[in-house]
Amino acid sequence: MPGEPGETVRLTSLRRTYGDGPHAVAALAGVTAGFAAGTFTAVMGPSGSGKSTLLHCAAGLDRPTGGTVAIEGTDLGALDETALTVFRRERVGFVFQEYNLVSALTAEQNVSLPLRLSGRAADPDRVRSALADVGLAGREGHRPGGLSGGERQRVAIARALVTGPAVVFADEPTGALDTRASHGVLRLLRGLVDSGQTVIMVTHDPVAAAHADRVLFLADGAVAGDLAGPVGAETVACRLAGMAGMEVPA
Ligand SMILES: Nc1ncnc2c1ncn2[C@@H]1O[C@H](COP(=O)(O)OP(=O)(O)OP(=O)(O)O)[C@@H](O)[C@H]1O
Repeated sequence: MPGEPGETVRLTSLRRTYGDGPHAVAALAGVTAGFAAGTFTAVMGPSGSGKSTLLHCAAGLDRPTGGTVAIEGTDLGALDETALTVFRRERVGFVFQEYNLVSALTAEQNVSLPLRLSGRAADPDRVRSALADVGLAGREGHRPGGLSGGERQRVAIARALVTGPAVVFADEPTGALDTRASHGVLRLLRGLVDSGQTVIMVTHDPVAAAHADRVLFLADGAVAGDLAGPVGAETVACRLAGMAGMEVPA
């Protein structure tokens, strides 16, 4: 289904099975969810609940076994590999826990990569402005090895944003950062959403989820809860503890 008005991403009956026969694992067992434009969603759930699989399928990095993903009304399943690659480059940003920067390239060169790959001129002003937007003006010539973890993640976020994507997917973007750097990255993501960007983030951290507008909980590959925010970190932690079968204080 193409999606509801005002929704940037729509997942319909999304399934992803790994392997077949008796050893098949249903990582996603039929997830239906919509993500409104300009909103920040945290996806949470126990280890193995399907969070990364959901993000990878929704971003067009992995093909679902069943169901559909629509981004801005485009059904990703209807695209062949080449068209999907082009669509992803143009309309989707992805931020990884381990940054995935090219160590031999400067910050500026890393950020210009998506533009170069899509055959567009890597306008230096545009690249510098993307770096300035994440608080890294003046660091254009630094290589990842000369930047802190938080700064590297900011470069990765600038790289995800430089094409002006419809949606940014972030898989544990603060998972490798200390508390202070995490806070900076979360405030940055929050600010992007407040300026209209749609962000969908997988996290284990209730404090990170508290920056989102909504928390979508997964368990065993299915939606197990959907809290509209702002949702406090304590509420999120209690919900997670409940899902893990731990005793939750009244
Ligand atoms: N490539 C794969 N081959 C086989 N099984 C897989 C593969 N990738 C994931 N799985 C299985 O699918 C299920 C969901 O995995 P997924 O990584 O999406 O969960 P997750 O919620 O992101 O977990 P975590 O919080 O530990 O990162 C798990 O049972 C996992 O073992």
